[in-house]
Amino acid sequence: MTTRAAVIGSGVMGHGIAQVYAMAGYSVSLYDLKDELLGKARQAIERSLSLQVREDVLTEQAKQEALARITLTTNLQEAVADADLITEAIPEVIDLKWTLFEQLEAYAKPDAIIASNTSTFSIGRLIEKAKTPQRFIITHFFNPAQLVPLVEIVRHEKTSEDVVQKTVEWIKQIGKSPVLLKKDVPGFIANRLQTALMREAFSLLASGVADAHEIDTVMKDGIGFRWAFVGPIETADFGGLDTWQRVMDNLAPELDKSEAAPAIIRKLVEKGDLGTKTGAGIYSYADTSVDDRLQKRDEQFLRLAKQKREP
Ligand SMILES: NC(=O)c1ccc[n+]([C@@H]2O[C@H](COP(=O)([O-])OP(=O)(O)OC[C@H]3O[C@@H](n4cnc5c(N)ncnc54)[C@H](O)[C@@H]3O)[C@@H](O)[C@H]2O)c1
Repeated sequence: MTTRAAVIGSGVMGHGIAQVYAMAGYSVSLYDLKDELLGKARQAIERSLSLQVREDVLTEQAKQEALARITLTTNLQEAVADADLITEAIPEVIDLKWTLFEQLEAYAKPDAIIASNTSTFSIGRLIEKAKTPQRFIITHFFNPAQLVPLVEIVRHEKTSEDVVQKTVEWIKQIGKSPVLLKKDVPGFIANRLQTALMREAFSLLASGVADAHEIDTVMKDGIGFRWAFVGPIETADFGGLDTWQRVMDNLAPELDKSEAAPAIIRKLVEKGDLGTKTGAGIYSYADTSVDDRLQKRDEQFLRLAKQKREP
């Protein structure tokens, strides 16, 4: 029987998640507040599927079939009425999420799984007002959701075992790499690791050790190159734990320990320079087409994803 999925919110994350479900053979209802937003989401999905055809990941026929599995709607009740699983990807505002969950509990089938794509709220906070907490879980996809393999899964003690098991299975079935956390901590695992690294990167930039391009090159051509295939804990084993004990004892006292966003970021945000979305950030994007840059990024991610699938 075909799994029926509903994705609520068709923005940066929602359209990519809907694409992943459609490619896995699920029928998908993609909901948003306005037709115009859904039109943009469909265009983005079509562009991404076309890239997969060009890169020989998908046939033209599979692309058309995936597109045909996606229904766009601005009617929430219709979107979720038959859904077996519902993924919420609306803005990170707790009152919006609570209002939506109340509606989902009223409209969805009683056994439908409700999964949130939140990046910062704990599952405990999300289900504070839920009448049926046993069916709520977090499935945290990464941007671009259609290309990055990882999905972090966070459960609550009230989430039923059956929902946890089904969620892990479903994430595997759609070709993603599930990691089920044993504890609910802010930022889960990935954003904690990423924030620790970015804190140090901006500290190096602020103290004039290197400019942004050099710091990014160190990551892309050095540490990041290895990290796609060897994690930080494996790196310690491979390098020798005695060596890493010395490295960490010597370097840990030298590292940045600030507890807020770096001043460089704060100043640029005050000026309205937000990065690619305004044409300037740490780098300037005045002469660059952001769409071209994103297209290039997606091509590179797609090739890496192919490489990672090889034994
Ligand atoms: N952007 C990322 O890199 C990223 C990564 C991982 C997780 N997340 C999380 O995913 C969720 C969605 O983020 P996004 O970046 O896709 O946001 P976004 O702003 O790009 O998209 C949200 C969409 O939800 C729609 N929407 C549907 N129902 C709504 C309602 N009731 N109220 C308001 N808007 C409604 C909006 O119109 C909008 O199109 C957030 O919880 C975010 O924290 C984002």
